[in-house]
Amino acid sequence: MEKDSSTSRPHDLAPSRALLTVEHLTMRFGGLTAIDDLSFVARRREITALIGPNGAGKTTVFNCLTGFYRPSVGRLTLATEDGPLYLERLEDYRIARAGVARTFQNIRLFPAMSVLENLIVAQHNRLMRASLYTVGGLLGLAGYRRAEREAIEHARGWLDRVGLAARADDDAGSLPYGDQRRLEIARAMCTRPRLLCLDEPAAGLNPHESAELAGLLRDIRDREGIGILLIEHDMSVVMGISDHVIVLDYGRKIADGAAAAVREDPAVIKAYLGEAEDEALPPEVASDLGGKRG
Ligand SMILES: Nc1ncnc2c1ncn2[C@@H]1O[C@H](COP(=O)(O)OP(=O)(O)OP(=O)(O)O)[C@@H](O)[C@H]1O
Repeated sequence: MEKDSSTSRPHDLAPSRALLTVEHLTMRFGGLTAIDDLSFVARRREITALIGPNGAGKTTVFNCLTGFYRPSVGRLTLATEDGPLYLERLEDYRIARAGVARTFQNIRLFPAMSVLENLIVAQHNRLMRASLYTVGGLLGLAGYRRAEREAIEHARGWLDRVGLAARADDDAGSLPYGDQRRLEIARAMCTRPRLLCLDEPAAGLNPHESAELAGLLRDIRDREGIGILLIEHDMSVVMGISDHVIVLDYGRKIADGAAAAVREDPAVIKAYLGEAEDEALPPEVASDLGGKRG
């Protein structure tokens, strides 16, 4: 079996098996059904995109997966080496510990901490365990010192991979916007996730930065053996890197399949343009497919 480049979490599940299985997910807010009976599967070593017009329910799916919302109905199963975990039953911190990491639409770094410190803080859980919940840390036990060294090495490794090694000691808040977006992804990866949920990582990036981001996500998929769930409005990114695309409209799934097929699906075109079309989208429309409802 191929070895993962990340040494810390044994990814010994078959690549083709489901990593995340969402079944009949429904989320209601009072009278509004934001997600309506949604089922899909995300696999390891694949990028699964969740797309749809504004308000379709994409972020609500992430909020259910990460324990921020408790679903009204549905089962969210994460496959692990120790058996399935049912995320809808777990508190958010347990979900994070189980290996579900997330980035947000708006950047949420610690701006006054250094770039490197942001990545070390992300490994807080491991360090706390190694410190025997501070006693070992205070006593400077060898196990804790080793864990601390490993955390710094791991952080530096990720800074290299996202091209920020030279900025390690700068305040995170002083980085240009595109660098902060990449730092957020590095921070999520420092938690050693098995499922990485990215909410609009290309928002606000210029075309060059978006292309760089696409390369980074492909690299993570291919080298880390994890699954990526991607919410993204930039269709050049989605269509360029997704193995699998799920389209939501008003909380319901309207398409699920390979990027090329989904792009030409009349129901998808209708959802974005507000009218039935039998033809594939012209490129200039497709490139803006993630925009507002027509
Ligand atoms: N906490 C909440 N209370 C009430 N309604 C909510 C809540 N969270 C989301 N909604 C509603 O659920 C629907 C789906 O919202 P969501 O943010 O998931 O959509 P989205 O597809 O992520 O949109 P966008 O692309 O604009 O980010 C919207 O109508 C939104 O107003």
